[in-house]
Amino acid sequence: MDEVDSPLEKTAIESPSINGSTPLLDQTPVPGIQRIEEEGVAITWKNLAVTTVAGRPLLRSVNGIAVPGMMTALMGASGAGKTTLLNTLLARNTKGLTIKGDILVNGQKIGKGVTEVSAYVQQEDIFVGTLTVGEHLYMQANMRLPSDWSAEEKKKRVDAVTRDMLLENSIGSRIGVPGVAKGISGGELKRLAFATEILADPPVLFADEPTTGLDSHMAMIVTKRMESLSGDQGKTIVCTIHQPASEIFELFDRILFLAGGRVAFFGTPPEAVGFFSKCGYGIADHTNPADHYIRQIAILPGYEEECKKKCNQICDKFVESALNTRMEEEIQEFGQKRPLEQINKVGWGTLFLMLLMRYAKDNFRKKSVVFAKFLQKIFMGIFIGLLYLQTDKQDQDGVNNLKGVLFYFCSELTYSTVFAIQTYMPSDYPLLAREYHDGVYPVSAYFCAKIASYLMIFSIDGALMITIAYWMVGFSSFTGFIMTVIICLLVEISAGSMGIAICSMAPSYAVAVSLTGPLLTVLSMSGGLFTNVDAMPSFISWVQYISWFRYGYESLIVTQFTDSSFNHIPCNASACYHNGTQVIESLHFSYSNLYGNLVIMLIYSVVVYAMGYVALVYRVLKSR
Ligand SMILES: Nc1ncnc2c1ncn2[C@@H]1O[C@H](COP(=O)(O)OP(=O)(O)OP(=O)(O)O)[C@@H](O)[C@H]1O
Repeated sequence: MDEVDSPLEKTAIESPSINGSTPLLDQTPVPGIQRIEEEGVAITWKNLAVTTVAGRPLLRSVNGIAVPGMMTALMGASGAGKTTLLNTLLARNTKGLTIKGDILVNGQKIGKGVTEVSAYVQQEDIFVGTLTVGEHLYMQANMRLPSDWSAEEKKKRVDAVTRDMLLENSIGSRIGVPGVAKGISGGELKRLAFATEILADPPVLFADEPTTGLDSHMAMIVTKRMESLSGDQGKTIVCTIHQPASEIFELFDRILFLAGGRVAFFGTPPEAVGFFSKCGYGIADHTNPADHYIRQIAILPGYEEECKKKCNQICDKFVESALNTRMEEEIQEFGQKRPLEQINKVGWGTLFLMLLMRYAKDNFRKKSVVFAKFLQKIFMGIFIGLLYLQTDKQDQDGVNNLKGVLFYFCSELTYSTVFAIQTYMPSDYPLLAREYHDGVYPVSAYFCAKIASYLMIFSIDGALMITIAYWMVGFSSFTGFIMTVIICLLVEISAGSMGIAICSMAPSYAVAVSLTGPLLTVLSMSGGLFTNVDAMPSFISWVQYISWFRYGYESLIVTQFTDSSFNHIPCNASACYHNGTQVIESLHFSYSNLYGNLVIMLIYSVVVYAMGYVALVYRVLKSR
């Protein structure tokens, strides 16, 4: 073990005189919060205890306070409980944990209602990368600012946050996806996350490690922006932060050090100097204060027992200190009941329209979607057209080929639709869950917008392919063409509903795809071409009734083979078709089912969408 890893080495530095530190371990009064904001929101937490199902304590009797106009940092070594504390304050990700103690927001116990008065900048920046910074902020402004604001007022607000977050030069740039599609820088992404969250001017802002992954310059810019939000705009800011540079550390108004789930220190950065000094862990000159303090309260490998003992000693000393007395007084003072203003909600229609705009732009800007859905369909239309070019309808082989063409229409529109949806939709989930829990929109607005955005693409492409292939293969009826387009559209809608429903239910892309493959095989096999619908064993023949292949194929066959061009088919063999009616009958299809099938496919899609919606709501609710 080298000396750097030894916790015992760290105790050697005792520098009580550093920066003229005050003797804080006695009960000498220390200066408290000078300015008590009339407005704004104060959060106090007292005797907070968080325990896992296995009984492991993650937070033990943690007290603290965050007030308007101040920036409070939650710090500590890895595993100290920073994220657990932040999550507990936010009432998020606490599944399976037992929480005791009081969290008061302006003196009121509001639980999950904290979302209504706060914004949360999470560690991972998630955006729709195909949008520009300006488009993203415009849509977010419409989803977060009250509906009764005029477009001009919303624009002014967007301009103000853009200025505040130094994003003016990036307004026209694509956001991008780190590591996938080039876009704005990491620092700009983080500032965009802040800009998004402060659009609605929430009184409280939580941030999880806002400087992680940024270079020191960017980290400083982001922290300075946070400082300005608290200092100039009176917001209450609480963030976790990982070993910040000295200059950043000094910017915080309050630091809460956690050690093994206990409070090791709560006070200003200069007060930390005096406190740790008094504990016997003074900081030497030219040392990064955050690094130094965190080392004192870290559990170092190989020294677990000594480190835990040392942490407990520091925590005990804090409990005895004047800093703790002051904190308890402030908790008492700011824990008094004061009014809380909720952030205004926006109407469902506006949320739907903004999400539709977002996903429609996203779909059309994804080259692979446009390529797969349009160029591929043009190609397939031409290919099928050439393969069966002007098929002879007065020929037994020609009739069989046309039966195949019609089934191919169902298959092509099914597979490409389901798999295109499954390629992209699962990646929406993290953003959906986040924005839902941030209170931006309900799942229903997302779900409907997503369906509508897909319908735009997954209808034009089918019509395109049919238009090309239909005439080339030799079908000639215009009414038949219109019917074929309508039937194929319904096949595509049914397939789309299944694709969306499976994505909504499945926890990942891999699960979605592995469910879909066999399911589509079952549905297509029972569609009427490969197996005669009347010849299926009775115990399995019900499968055809959950297959849109069956409804779609029957309708296509009936539409084409009732055309007069099939009135007489020459026949030289014993088993052959003499006319279109015989073709229909040979498949055990019926003209009387033609329109009923269309209605069934429509109802089928609505039912499958509804199942997907319920599953998605369940997953999203569970993810808080
Ligand atoms: N839901 C949970 N169930 C069981 N243990 C948990 C749960 N959440 C957190 N922990 C444990 O609690 C401890 C504190 O975790 P937490 O994420 O709060 O630490 P942290 O200080 O944020 O650390 P880091 O800086 O590494 O993120 C860790 O040992 C972690 O494994």
